[in-house]
Amino acid sequence: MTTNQLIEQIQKKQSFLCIGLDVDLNKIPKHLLKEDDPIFAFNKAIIDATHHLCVAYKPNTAFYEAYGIKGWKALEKTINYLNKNHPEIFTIADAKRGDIGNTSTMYAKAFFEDLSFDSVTVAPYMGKDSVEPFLAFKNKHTILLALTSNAGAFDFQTKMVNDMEVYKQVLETSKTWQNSENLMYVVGATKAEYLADIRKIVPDSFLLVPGVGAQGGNLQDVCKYGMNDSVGLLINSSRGIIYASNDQDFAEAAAKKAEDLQLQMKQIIS
Ligand SMILES: O=C(O)c1cc(=O)[nH]c(=O)n1[C@@H]1O[C@H](COP(=O)(O)O)[C@@H](O)[C@H]1O
Repeated sequence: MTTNQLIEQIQKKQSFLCIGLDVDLNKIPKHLLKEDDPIFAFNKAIIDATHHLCVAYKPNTAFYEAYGIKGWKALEKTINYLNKNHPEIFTIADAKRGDIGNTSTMYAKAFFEDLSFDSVTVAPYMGKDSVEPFLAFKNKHTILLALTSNAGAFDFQTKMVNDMEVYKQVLETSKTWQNSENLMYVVGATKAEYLADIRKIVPDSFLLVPGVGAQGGNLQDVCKYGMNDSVGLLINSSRGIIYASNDQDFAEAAAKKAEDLQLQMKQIIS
């Protein structure tokens, strides 16, 4: 999907919500455990109930890899279901990859070619040659970790090196890389006050902002500092939406939580 197509969807749906599909078999409704593939059954029900309220889904691959081959199959079924039934949805493989060049090329093939995701999250720590193999894929997006939502973000990302915080160096330096127009960045919702500075460096880039909901990030603050003329934000919530209920009504309850956020987004956009 191109960035312009994503912007069109945001305008059409009046939403910039991304729903995180972080499936934990200990948290899903018990009746689904009888299904052949409980993870996919859960995702399908969530997608069917919420696709009109969001513009993106983000399965975090850890939640699938943890279940071995069955988990990976469920991830494949989920992305195929989305691509077949909802091609208008932007898909994010939250895999946080990045390695020496030839290895990154194989990661990129795994997520962009084999699984056909629109985007993948990538760690910048290994630098240019570890990220450019992802950027080489046309109409695919590399979402680089800039300033993450967790407490550990202060261990390295905000440290000063040569008079500039490391996360700002990630933003500045990555802009010089080949095909940098395919970059988006992760900024945690819990760090909303940093967004004004971040927007000075990357005014036009899309930002994936996780941390609203379970981690306590505030939607209004994120929008106040992080929104640009095309919105430029994908706000992710995972547990706060998908585990709204662990009973028969789980999909409806998730839709209600998603709708609460979408209505706030609609108000902010208009
Ligand atoms: O890359 C991410 O999506 C990510 C970056 C970050 O800084 N913080 C963060 O929480 N995430 C992911 O976003 C999701 C947040 O989930 P909830 O806290 O349940 O909404 C998880 O899949 C995290 O791994």
